[in-house]
Amino acid sequence: MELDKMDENDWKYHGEGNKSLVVSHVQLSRVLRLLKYPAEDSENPPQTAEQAFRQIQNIVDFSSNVMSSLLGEKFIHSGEVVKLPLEFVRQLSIKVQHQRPVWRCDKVMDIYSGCALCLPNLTSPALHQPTHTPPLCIEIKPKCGFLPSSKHVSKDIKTKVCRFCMHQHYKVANGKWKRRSLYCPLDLFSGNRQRMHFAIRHLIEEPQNNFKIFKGGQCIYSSKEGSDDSLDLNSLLHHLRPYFMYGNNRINCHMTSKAVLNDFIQVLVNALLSGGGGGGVTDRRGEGRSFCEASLFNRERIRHGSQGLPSDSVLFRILQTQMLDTLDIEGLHPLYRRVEQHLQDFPKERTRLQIEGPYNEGFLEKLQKCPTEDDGSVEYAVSKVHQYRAAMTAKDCSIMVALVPSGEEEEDDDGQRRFRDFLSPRPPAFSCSVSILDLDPKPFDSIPRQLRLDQKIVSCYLRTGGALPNGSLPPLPGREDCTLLFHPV
Ligand SMILES: O=P(O)(O)O[C@@H]1[C@@H](OP(=O)(O)O)[C@H](OP(=O)(O)O)[C@H](O)[C@H](OP(=O)(O)O)[C@H]1OP(=O)(O)O
Ligand SMILES: Nc1ncnc2c1ncn2[C@@H]1O[C@H](COP(=O)(O)OP(=O)(O)OP(=O)(O)O)[C@@H](O)[C@H]1O
Repeated sequence: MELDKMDENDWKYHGEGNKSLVVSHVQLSRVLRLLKYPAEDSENPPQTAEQAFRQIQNIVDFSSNVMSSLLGEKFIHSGEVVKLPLEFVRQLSIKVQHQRPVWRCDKVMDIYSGCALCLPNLTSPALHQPTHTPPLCIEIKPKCGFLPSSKHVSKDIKTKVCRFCMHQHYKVANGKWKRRSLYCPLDLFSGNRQRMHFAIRHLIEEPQNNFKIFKGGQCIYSSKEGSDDSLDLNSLLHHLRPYFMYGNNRINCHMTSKAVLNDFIQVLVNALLSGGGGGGVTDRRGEGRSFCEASLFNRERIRHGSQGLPSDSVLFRILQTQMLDTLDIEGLHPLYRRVEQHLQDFPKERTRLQIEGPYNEGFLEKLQKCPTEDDGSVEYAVSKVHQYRAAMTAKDCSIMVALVPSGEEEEDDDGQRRFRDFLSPRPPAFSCSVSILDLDPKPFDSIPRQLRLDQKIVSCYLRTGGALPNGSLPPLPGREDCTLLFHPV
C-alpha cells in the first residue's frame, strides 16, 4: 500500500461505531479506521492534525502497551498510524457517505487531519492456504460479564440484574432500539456450554450492535438500526448451510435449519473457549455472582454445575480485565473527584500522573501496582482510575472469531483449534483465530458521565420494574421461524 498513491476506488465502506469509521481495501487484507467528529464541528475541526495524530498514536500505544498485556498479545492487533493525502480522504468521505446508517450521521468523518489507523482486516483473514470457501467471521461485542460486589453499590438491584439487561430497558424506553435483546453477557461469560449457546441464540435473534457475521469480508448479518424489519434468518441459513453440510447430509442435502444453527453456535462456542492449549479451567467467582436474575436461562437446566472459563480463553482474559473495576462507578467516582481536585491545585501533575497518557510501561505499572487499601493519596486514586478506564475499554471491546473451512484435521503450533473434516460423518473442520478489536482508551473525563448513566439505567429499571410493553419483547410476528429453530441444547 503506497500512501502517496492512494485511490478511493480501492477502498469501500466497511462499518462504523460511535467514534470511528472503517473502510476496507478491495484486494488487500487491510482496513483504515478514521476518526469521526460531531456533525456540528464539520466546518471547524475540533482538533489540529497534530492532535488527531496524537489521539490515534495514543490508541495504538494503549492497545499495544496496556491492553495487550492485560488481554494477551495473541489476541491483539494494534496497527499503525498513517498519514493520508487529504484529497484521498475527502473523496473517500464522499464515496462512503450514502452507505452510512442514518442514525450514525450525527457524526462526520474526519477529513481534515489526514490521519488514520491502519489495521489488518480481521473479517478477511489471510489464514493458512487459500480456500475456495470464504472465511466466516463473527463479531461479538460482549459487554460487561459480571455483577458488581463492591460495598459502594447503593442499589441492591445492581447485584442481581446485570448492567446490560438493565440497560436494555433504558435503551428501549429511549427509542435507541425498538426491541429488547434477551442476550445476557453473564451467560456468555459463564463457560457453561448450555448457557453460552443460549446467549448466542439471543444475539442472533436480536443482534443490535452486539453481533455481526461476515462472509469473505462482507457483512451478511447484522441489525438494521432503528428499523422494524425482521432479520432475514432464512438468508443467514442460506449462507451458513454449505459450511455445515457433512457426511450423508452433504450428499442428500438433508439438514434441518435447526441443526445448521446448532452446529454454527457449537463451533462458535468452541472457538470462544479455545485459547492456545494448556490452560486450566478457572476457579470461578461464586455462581451467585455470575448469574443475572433477568436472564431467561433456567438455572435448573445446568446439568453439570458451573464449568468456568479456560484461563487462556479470550472470554476469560476480557472478564479479568473488566473486573479491574473493583469499586463500581459509585466507589470510583469519589476517587475521580480526588484526582480532579488535585489537578486543579497542581495542574502540572497531569503529566506526571499520566492522566492523558503516554500509555507506556509507566502507565501499566501505575495501574498494576495499586495499593490494596486506600491510604488517602492521589497515587491510590489515580491507580484506581487507570484500572477503571482499562476495565471500561474491556467492557466495550469486540471479539472477532474467524472461521476458515479446513480440509485437514490438525492443531496449529500455537494450539488454535481445528475442527473436523467436511467428509467425515461428524461436523466439518474449521481453523479458527480469535482477535479483540476496539481497544481505545476511554477519556479520564468520561467518568462523571458514567455515573450519571448508571443512575439513569438503574432508576429506569426500578421504575418500569423490568416490565415492558409486549411489543418490545421478541419474538415478533414474522420471526416465528427463528423461534422455532431454537431448541434447548
Ligand atoms: O456506556 P455504554 O455501556 O452504553 O457503552 C457505549 C456504547 O454503547 P452500547 O451500550 O454498547 O450500545 C457505544 O456504542 P454505540 O454507539 O451504541 O454502538 C460506544 O461504544 C461508547 O463508546 P465511545 O464513547 O464511543 O468510546 C460506549 O461508551 P463507554 O461507556 O464505553 O464510554
Ligand atoms: N481491524 C478490523 N478488521 C475488520 N473490521 C473492523 C476492524 N476494526 C473495526 N472493524 C469493523 O468496524 C466496526 C467499527 O469499528 P470500531 O468498533 O472500532 O468503531 P468504534 O467507533 O470504536 O466503536 P464504538 O461504538 O464501540 O466506539 C466494527 O464493529 C467492525 O465491524
